[in-house]
Amino acid sequence: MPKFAANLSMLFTEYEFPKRFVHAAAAGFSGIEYLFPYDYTPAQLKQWLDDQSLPQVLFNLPAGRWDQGERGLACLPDRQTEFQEGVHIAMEYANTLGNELMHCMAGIRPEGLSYTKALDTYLTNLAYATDIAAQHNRVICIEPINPYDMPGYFLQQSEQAVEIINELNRTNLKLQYDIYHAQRVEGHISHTLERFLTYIGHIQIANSPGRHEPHLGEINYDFIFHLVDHLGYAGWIGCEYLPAATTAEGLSWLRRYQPQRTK
Ligand SMILES: O=C(O)[C@@H](O)C(=O)CO
Ligand SMILES: [Mg+2]
Repeated sequence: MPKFAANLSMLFTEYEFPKRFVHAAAAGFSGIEYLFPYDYTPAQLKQWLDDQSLPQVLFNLPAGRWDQGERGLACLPDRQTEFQEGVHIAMEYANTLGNELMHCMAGIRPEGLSYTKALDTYLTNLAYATDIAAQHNRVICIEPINPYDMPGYFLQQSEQAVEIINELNRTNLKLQYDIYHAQRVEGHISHTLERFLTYIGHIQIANSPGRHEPHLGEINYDFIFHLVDHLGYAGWIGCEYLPAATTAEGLSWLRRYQPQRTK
C-alpha cells in the first residue's frame, strides 16, 4: 500500500501547529507535509518531526504575500529577485528537515501579462530553482491547480506541466499530481497516472467535489490506490483534504489501508 503523509496545513488544524505532528503520528500517518515552514525555525520543525519519528516529505517554496492573495512568484517577471531569495531560504530549511521534495508554486498570471511572457519567466525561474536544488540533492515539483479554487493560476493542466518538464529537461523537476485538482480540471485520473508515471514525483489526494476525505466523493480511491501500487509508484501520497467534520472523525479511510503505527 502507498505511504501516506499528513498535510498539516489541512489536517489536524483543530490543534496548534506543533501538536499536529503528535496527532498525525498517533493516527498512523508515515510522513509530514505542509504548505510553508517559514513561521518556525528549521530546528523547531526538526524537533517536532524527530519527537514522532516522522520524516518531512514536502513543503512549498516561499510563495509571496499569501494573505494578500498571492499564490507563488515563479511566473511573475517583476519578482525574480524575491523568487531566487526564496529558493535559498527553502534549501536551508530542507537541509535541516531532510525532505527531498519541494513544491514551487507558479503564481497567478496578472491581467496584462501575456501567457508567453509568463511562461518565459516560469521557465527561467524553474531552471534557477532546479539548478540550486540539484546542488542540495533536492527535487522541485510543479503542481497543476484548478482555476475554480484558484482563479488565474498559471499552471492548470497535467499536460502543460509535462511539456514544461520536457522543455527544461532536468532530472530533478517533477510533476506533483494532485488528484483532486486533476479531477476538477481534466479527469482521466487512471489514464494520467499510467501515462505520466515517470514524471510524477509526488501525489496528493482529496475527493471531489468537496475536497474532503478520500471516501467522500466521486473518485474511487480504493481503485486508485491499488492502481498506484500496481504501477510501482514508490513515492508518497500527501493527504491534503479538508475534513468534512473533525480530522479524527474522518480517519476511518486511513485505517483501511494502514495499521496503527507503533512508536
Ligand atoms: O493543492 C494545493 O492547494 C497545494 O498542494 C498547494 O501547494 C498550494 O495551495
Ligand atoms: Mg495540492
